[in-house]
Formats: sequence, structure tokens, C-alpha cells
Amino acid sequence: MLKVLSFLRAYKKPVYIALFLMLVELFVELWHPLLMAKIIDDGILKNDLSVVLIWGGIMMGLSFVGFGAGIINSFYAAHVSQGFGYDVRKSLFDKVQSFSFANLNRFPTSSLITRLTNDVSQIQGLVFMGLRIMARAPLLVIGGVIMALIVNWKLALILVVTMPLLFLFMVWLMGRGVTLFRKVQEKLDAVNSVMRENLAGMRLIKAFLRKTHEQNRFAKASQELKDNTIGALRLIELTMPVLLLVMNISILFILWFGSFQVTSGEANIGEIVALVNYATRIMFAFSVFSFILMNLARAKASSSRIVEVLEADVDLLDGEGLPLHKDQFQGSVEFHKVSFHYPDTQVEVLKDLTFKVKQGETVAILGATGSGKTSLFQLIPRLYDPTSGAVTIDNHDIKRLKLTSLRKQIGYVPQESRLFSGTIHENICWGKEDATIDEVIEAAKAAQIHGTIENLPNKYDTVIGQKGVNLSGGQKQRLSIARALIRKPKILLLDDSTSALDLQTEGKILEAIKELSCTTFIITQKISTVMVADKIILLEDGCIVDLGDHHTLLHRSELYQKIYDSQHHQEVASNG
Ligand SMILES: Nc1ncnc2c1ncn2[C@@H]1O[C@H](COP(=O)(O)OP(=O)(O)OP(=O)(O)O)[C@@H](O)[C@H]1O
Repeated sequence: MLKVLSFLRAYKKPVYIALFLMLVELFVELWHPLLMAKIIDDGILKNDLSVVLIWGGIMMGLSFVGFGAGIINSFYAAHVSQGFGYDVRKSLFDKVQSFSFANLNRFPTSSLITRLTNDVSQIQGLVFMGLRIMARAPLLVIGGVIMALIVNWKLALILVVTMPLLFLFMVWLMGRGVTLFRKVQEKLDAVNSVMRENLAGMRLIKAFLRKTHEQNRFAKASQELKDNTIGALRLIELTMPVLLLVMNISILFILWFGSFQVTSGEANIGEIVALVNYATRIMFAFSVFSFILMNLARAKASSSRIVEVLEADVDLLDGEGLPLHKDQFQGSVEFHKVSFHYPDTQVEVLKDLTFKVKQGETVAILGATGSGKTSLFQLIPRLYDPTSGAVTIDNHDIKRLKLTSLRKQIGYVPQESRLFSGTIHENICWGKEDATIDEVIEAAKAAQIHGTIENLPNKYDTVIGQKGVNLSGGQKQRLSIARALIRKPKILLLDDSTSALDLQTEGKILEAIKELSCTTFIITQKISTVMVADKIILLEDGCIVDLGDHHTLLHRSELYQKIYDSQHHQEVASNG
């Protein structure tokens, strides 16, 4: 909790001003019953109107001071809590940007969204409340008891006895609350997760008539959230009746013993009224306090979830130096006895891979589904690190390169074309922020998408929905390729990125890529693409079973012959 609250350091001055104003409000509140006792005893009971007017005037003046202090305090509390929330959210977001995939496996997307939104809001709310009323409630309890002791210490002893009991009850409540509210936040994660999957997969859900199944899944997650929230709220609901019971009994005792004191002349009526007034205010403060404690419990659960993200160890660390400039980068890639398993499993998906690709060569990676092709790709821009062995570029171990200078030289087109909301121009520029319009058009032409864009109503300024829902699969693939080509990368990784394209368009794209003379890795199932590569890596179950060009493999590898024959015959059949 303290770690998150340390973000308040940036707002020291407004925090102090807000706390000071809160104390002003508290001071006014504590003097009210005492002034009232004076008005009753010295004014009303003695029929002295001047006392009523003077002290009534003072009371009113103080009320205005308290009112003004409250308004300005609210202003500062809002300013601080909103700024604080912004800062925490920003730090969380920045941290998530530095996450490796191992980190992301630990924190599911839906959970990160809840942490960045709801969890931050919980603490933000607590900060606001803290500056408005948090310190005021306990101080009002303590101050109220002290003032009651000043007015009539014998009767005030009743409050002195009951307050610690109520306090212990609150501490117990808080302990239970933290556990319950942590569960509530986890259930909220689950609801977000179902919502996210549902919205992303809406087409599939409709096509497979899975509406009812999805509704049931959502109802289940929602029901669990409801049950857990009700469980936590029940705890809060327990507070008020307990408070009322204890305080009403205390007031009853004050009135009971007070009546004896008034009869014996030991106390006057104003004192009893003041004491009952203090007791009521203390009860109110306790109910506010219990509300705050519940929020504190919830915010504590939220803050530990935020701290988990902020303090997560990022295992994919930046290289210690070697910020290679583009001109120094050639693009030869070498794998030295590389083995790899994903962080959450021990199953090796790449085994002892050794191969070398010279600068400007095109390498096709061919293998059955699940043979490790994408995994091999991900090691080149360091989305993961090998578990043993090393990947080198231009003879530098990539772990020693600055991540930014490594990734700047790589154009990666993943299997799933993911576009972002915005215009086509913005999506292509995503690969190079400072690209000129000529560069954008050049990249679009190379990716064979320029003609299609020109036919759209707003051409390059056409807005595409999130994930490019208004474009076809092939158009999305070509836009993703343009986004990678605009960087003029030294190394280009195409992960089955031409699967939705016809052979002619694909051929033209490959020709344009050849002109860039970058080192190109292509994962493909199309033998026509494989044939033009300088090298072909045959991957089976994470191992390289053969490596060579088309002619070599056609003579040497039975597996390659089989693949070739099956696709060749298909082509002949479809042409015939
Ligand atoms: N994030 C992950 N965590 C754990 N295992 C994974 C992960 N991603 C892939 N795998 C496993 O690694 C193996 C290789 O997967 P990979 O995606 O590299 O294969 P691929 O050859 O690219 O397959 P495809 O042609 O179907 O895309 C598979 O057995 C897969 O189950």
C-alpha cells in the first residue's frame, strides 16, 4: 500500500493544504456541542438573550468557516486524487510495455485491464476520501472523547470504555475485508476475461451458434462476482447495526447517569445535551470510519495487485550496450546450438538448432504445424530468449545489443494480421512514425496494396475499425507487410503472412522484397514460395532435419520430395 501511496509525493503541497483545511473543519465540528451547551446553560436557561445572540453568532461564523474549508478541501482532494490516479496508471502502463512474454503469461490481459482501471480507481477513491474525511473520522472520535471528558469526565468515561471495543471490532472487520475484496477483484478479472474473449470472437460465436454457451459462461462469471460482492457487502452491513447498538446503549447510560447528576446538582442540562451530542457525532464518525475501513480494505487488495505489476521482474533485460546504428547493421543471422522451451513448460520446442544465414539471403522454413517455426522466429527480435545456445546477428550475441537498436532493424509480420484503430496511413506509419507520404506509398506499392487503397473512398485516410474489421484477410495481410517494409528492415520475418494471397500477388511482393536486399525469413506452406528461397530449413518436432536449396533437398530429402510431390500434383490437377 505504501509503495502505491508513495506516488503522492509529487503532490506534497496540495496534500498539506487539504489536510490543514480538513483540520479546520474538524475544529469547527468539535466546538459546536460545547457552544450549544453554553447557549443552553448560560443563555436559554438563564433567559439571557445577549448570550444566545453572541454565542449563536460565533457558532454561525464558525459554521461558515467550516463550510468554506470543506469546499476548498474538496477542490484540492479532487486535484490530488485525479493526478495520483493518472500517475499510477501511467507507471503501470509503462511497466507493462517493458514486459516479456513470460511476464504477460503471468498476468492475463483481462487482469491487467482490471488492474489498470478498476484497481487504480479504488485507490484513487481512497486518496480522495483520505483527504476529505479519512483523518477527520478518527480525529473526530478522539477529539470528541477529549471534549466530552472536558465537559463532564465522569459521564465521558462511558465513551472511554466503549470506544476501544468498537475500535477492535473495526480492526477485525478490516482484516476480513481485505481477503473478501481481493476475491471480488479476482472475480472482476474473470468477468472482464469472458467479455474480452466474447467481443473479440463475436463472428465465430455467431457462426458456430454459441450464443447460449457464451451467455451461460458470462452468467456464471457474473454470478460469482455478484456472490462474492454480496459476501463482502454483508460484512459492511454488519457494521451499522453493531455501531448503533453500542452507541445507543452508551447514550442511554449517559442520560441515565446524567439525570442523577442533574438532580444532585453535579451537572447541568447543557452538559448532558453536549455529551449526547458528542456521542452522536462520535457514532457518526465511527460509521464513516467503518465505511473508510472497508474502502481501505478494498484499496489494500487493489494496491497489492498494482504493486505485483510494478515490482514484477522483467526477465528479458536490455543488452548492456552495443547500440548498433542502422549503417553498421548487416543482417547476417546465426543460430548456435539453440534450444528453447516456453517459460511455463519444460517441453523443449526447439532442439539444438545450428545454422547460418548470410546477409541478404532468403530462407524458407518448412515444417508441419507445431514443429517450432514461429518459436524460432520469436527468438530473432528477442520476444523470448533461448534457454541454451545463442543467436547472433553480424557475429554479435543479440543479448548484448540494445533491444531498441535490434528491433529497429527487424520487420516482423506475424501470423495473425493485427491492425490498429485509425487510418490506413496511420497503420502503415506504425512501422516508422516519421515516414513521409512518399515512403508510405512506396511501402504500400511493394506490398501490392496501393491499388486497393486508391480505390477506397478516402484513400490513405480511410479509417479502419479495431483489428481492421472492414478489410479482407488478404488486404489485412498486405497492410501488415507494408507496415514492416516501410522500416526498410535489414531482417524481415514473414510468418505465414502471404497465406491469403494468390500466387501472382505473392510473387510480386517477394520480388519487391528482393529489391530491399534484406535478410528474409519466410514461414510458408507453399512450395512455390519455398522454391525461390536461397536456403530451406526443414523443421520437424523442433529439430532441423535438413537444410539446403530446392534442388539439393529435392535430391536428398525424402520428406521434402513428399511435400513437393503433393503440392506439385495438386497444382497440376488444378491447372488441368
Ligand atoms: N506461448 C506458448 N507457451 C507454451 N507452449 C507454446 C507456446 N506457443 C507455442 N507453444 C508450443 O510450441 C510448439 C511449437 O509451436 P510453434 O507455434 O512454434 O509451431 P509452428 O511450427 O509455428 O506451428 P504452426 O505452423 O501451426 O504455426 C507447439 O507444440 C506449441 O504447442
